[in-house]
Amino acid sequence: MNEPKIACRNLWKLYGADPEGFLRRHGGKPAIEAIRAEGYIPAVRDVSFDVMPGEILVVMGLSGSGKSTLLRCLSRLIEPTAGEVMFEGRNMLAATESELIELRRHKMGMVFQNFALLPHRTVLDNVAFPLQVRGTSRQERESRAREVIELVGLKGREAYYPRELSGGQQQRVGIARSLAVGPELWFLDEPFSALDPLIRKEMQDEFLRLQKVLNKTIVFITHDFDEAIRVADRIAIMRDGAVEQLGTAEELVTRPATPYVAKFTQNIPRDRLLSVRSAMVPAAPRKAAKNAICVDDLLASVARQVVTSESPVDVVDGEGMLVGTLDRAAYIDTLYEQEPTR
Ligand SMILES: Nc1ncnc2c1ncn2[C@@H]1O[C@H](COP(=O)(O)OP(=O)(O)OP(=O)(O)O)[C@@H](O)[C@H]1O
Repeated sequence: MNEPKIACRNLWKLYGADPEGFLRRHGGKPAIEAIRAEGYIPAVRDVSFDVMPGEILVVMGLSGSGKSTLLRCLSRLIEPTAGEVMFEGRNMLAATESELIELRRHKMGMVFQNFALLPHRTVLDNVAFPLQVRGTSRQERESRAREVIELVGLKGREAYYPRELSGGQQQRVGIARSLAVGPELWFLDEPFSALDPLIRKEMQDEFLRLQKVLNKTIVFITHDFDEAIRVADRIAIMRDGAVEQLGTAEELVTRPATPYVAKFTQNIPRDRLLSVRSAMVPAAPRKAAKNAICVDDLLASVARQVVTSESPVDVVDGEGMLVGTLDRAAYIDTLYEQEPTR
């Protein structure tokens, strides 16, 4: 089993007069009612998870639920009140300030929604800036900057200033800059939220293309469920600082752990998320029909075949073995969240 790239255990961040003392008085695990009653703000509340190498974990939740604070606690830009953060098995909370700076400069990249580009520097100089801070020679940093500028599709714009670029292009510069140092762990805090919907979709495609090449470990905050579904391997839903549920989008929709998660996920377009697996009924082994559908097909992709078929359609696994059948009624019930009538 691989070691997680980053992990946290029982992580807390409370704002208020004496958060450490308050936690101690409550045995390290105060109830939300006690936190509120004593006037503390539960920004991060007893959060534990692992993010594996190459995984994209999306953090979602309403405004104020603690997403940004959690992200900043993971990189120790904010000091947690209690708990553990491990980066490649190393205890981040025991690291000295200079070790932290080294880690952030060499191993972690961060992209925020407001781009934060330097207005009086060209694209090339903006992208090369973190390498300059690191003390890399001009020749080396410019050659590396040109490489990542090409990677994000901005070749030819090296000499432009930020004001001469569109919002989407500026965000690409922000992404290129965070990639210049070759981070292994990438923190993205609503990186595309300032962009209009079409450009946003383009940037998501670009991001997924980059991730295929780079295979980074990523913690990605978004408000937008469509975005989460497109980019996430797993999604954590936060509420009042706590993670209510962490799982694949399909798990959150089909097996919500709490009524809150059910409500949060109720408007997701199910046909582009759920697979045939979620709707079929198991079948006894026999030879599958020629026109069988695959258990991992998305419901949207088999709509016509299932809905126009008078009889249940056979479902096979990756090896072509029959695993179940799917009929029109079950298909519709799954999409529209009806109790099965069968
Ligand atoms: N420095 C601070 N002092 C006191 N309270 C804070 C501080 N920073 C954050 N908070 C509170 O902690 C809670 C979590 O804030 P956080 O910014 O992490 O939420 P978020 O989910 O990222 O919100 P958004 O989606 O609006 O960015 C909020 O109630 C916020 O008001």
